[in-house]
Amino acid sequence: MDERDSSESPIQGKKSKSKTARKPKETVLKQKSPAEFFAENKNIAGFDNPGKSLYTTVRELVENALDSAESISKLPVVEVTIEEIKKSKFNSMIGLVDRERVDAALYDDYENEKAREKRLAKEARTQEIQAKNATLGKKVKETPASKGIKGRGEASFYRVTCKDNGKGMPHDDIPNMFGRVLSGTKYGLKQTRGKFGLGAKMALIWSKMSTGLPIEISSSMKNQTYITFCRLDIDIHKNIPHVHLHEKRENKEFWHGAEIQVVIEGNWTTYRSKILHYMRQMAVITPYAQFQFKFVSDAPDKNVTIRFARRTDVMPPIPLETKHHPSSVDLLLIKRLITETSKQNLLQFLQHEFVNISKPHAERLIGEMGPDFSSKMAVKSLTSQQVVRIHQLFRQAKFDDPSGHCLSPAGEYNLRLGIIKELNPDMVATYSGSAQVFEGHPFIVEAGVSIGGKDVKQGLNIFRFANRIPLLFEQGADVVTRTALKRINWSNYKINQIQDKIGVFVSIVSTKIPFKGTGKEYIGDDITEIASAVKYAIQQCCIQLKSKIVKRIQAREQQERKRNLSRYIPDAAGAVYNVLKDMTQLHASKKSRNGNDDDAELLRKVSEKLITKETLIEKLAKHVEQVDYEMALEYATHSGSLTVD
Ligand SMILES: Nc1ncnc2c1ncn2[C@@H]1O[C@H](COP(=O)(O)OP(=O)(O)OP(=O)(O)O)[C@@H](O)[C@H]1O
Repeated sequence: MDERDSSESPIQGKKSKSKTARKPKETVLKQKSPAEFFAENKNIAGFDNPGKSLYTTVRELVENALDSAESISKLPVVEVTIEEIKKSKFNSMIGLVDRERVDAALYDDYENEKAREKRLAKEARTQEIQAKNATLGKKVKETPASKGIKGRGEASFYRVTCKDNGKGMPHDDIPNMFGRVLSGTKYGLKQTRGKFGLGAKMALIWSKMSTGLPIEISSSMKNQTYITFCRLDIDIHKNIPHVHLHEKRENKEFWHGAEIQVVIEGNWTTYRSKILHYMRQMAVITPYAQFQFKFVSDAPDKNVTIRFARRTDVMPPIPLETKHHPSSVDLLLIKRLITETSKQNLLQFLQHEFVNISKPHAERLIGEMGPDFSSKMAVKSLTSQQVVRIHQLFRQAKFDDPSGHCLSPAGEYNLRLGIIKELNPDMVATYSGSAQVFEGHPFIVEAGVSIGGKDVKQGLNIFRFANRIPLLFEQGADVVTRTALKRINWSNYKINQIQDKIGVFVSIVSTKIPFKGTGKEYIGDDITEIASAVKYAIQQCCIQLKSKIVKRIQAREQQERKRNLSRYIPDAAGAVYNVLKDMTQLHASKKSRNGNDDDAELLRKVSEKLITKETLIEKLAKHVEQVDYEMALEYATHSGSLTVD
């Protein structure tokens, strides 16, 4: 027995005798549905606060739209609209009558007379100082717009709509796709933006939590004569869809794709720039898509319409579904594969349910498993112990690495196009690595490094992409940021990490992106294979840049030399001419004595003004020009911009 239990403290003693003594509550075993869990922990899915929730909702819908169009090899056309809904409009939407405040002091933003006077006086003082500074020609510091009265402020509501030209969804599947947490079509081993079967449901859960309004889905598949319209909401406790309306409507134009609409609480003011950055970076990594982004409100000056035009029709190949690599499977997965396989015997199972196991290889593996195993044994009859044996062998045996054929990287061409379009840099280098592997999953790292450009700050500007999704949050902990900051010695490549405007773009694709958390915000720095592939890819770009930079420095130095030489030509020519003139006079007196001189011809020309200071200037200038030309020729030949037969 714990000693503390037996010796009751005086305070405890007193307490236990008091009337208000609390009985320890009995522990009650409870269960939670996945929907309830995510509703209570929405931050882990990127729904931390209203602003971030608006951002994540846009993100989830856009990524689903792209996945959908790409799955049918259709060049994506995605339209996103965020419509601001004023409180009174929102109230009328839900049938709530607007009501004026009666008891003002009840509210969080209530300000008594004294506090109001104080605030107004402070604001007046600030304005006065600013006006004074302005008249004195001093730089006026931008002060944030008056915050006015303290308070949590009113909630802002937004209708988010995302329309695509993708595959659409089967009529009967829609309720589960949007109303059951952890249901999706992207659980297979394939490079997709979506993975968890969570995003769209989180948008719905957030709308349920903040506005109580359902989600609306219109969708049609190719050649379908009807459009499914579905309005639904989610039963959080049971994690099942609660369908309000599910009907088929006419589809005269044979439209295919999906249009999703949710009304949520959000904060456009604080997340405007993040949302626009996201759209811009998505356009960089998806230059074959056409995006239209609209923000619509009652205040026309706040409205935004941006079109990101398609810049290429070259679409990366569709990622392919692949099979598991033997070194990446665990016991549970092997058991599931056994349950699901259509193969009869162990040999067929090993050969067909995994990558990199050929028939002879499978036979050798079975031989290694021991006398209890045979090629012909029924795979479904394997005992638990036998499955463990297979697992142990898979962990220890050597297998070829999985190939990267199933992956679909953006491609150097697209990456370069995106960087040039986005930053308009002075220099850019790109690199596409070959497929590598971590924990049995293939991955490819592509990188781009740029110098200079518009809207680029001095130092490192990092752009990260995973399975072609821009990652905007948790930058500090990400493998790309850490590598660029800590493991690249920029000065080795003649790049100044502090002063140069450096753009670092890294795109990683894999059948499994090891995101930290379900929010898909960043990739940790703890996977050695990924960290070293990222470093290598950045270094390869830097090596390319270095030779460009060195050549540029040489060209600049040569220009400088030419400028210096040219600057001294008049002085040098003057000095030489004066010497020659003096020599002419000396020559005249010497000639009278010995009448013979090697320089006679030159001096004669000087005395007869056939050579003047101007002649010398002209000759020297020509010489500098000639030297410069030869050097330029040599530079161009070496840098490859001129070929000499
Ligand atoms: N615009 C769309 N077009 C076609 N199918 C869609 C669309 N949006 C959602 N879906 C379907 O609904 C499923 C669930 O989507 P949801 O966003 O919840 O999860 P996910 O995309 O599979 O994974 P993640 O949570 O990682 O985003 C998807 O797997 C997809 O099959």
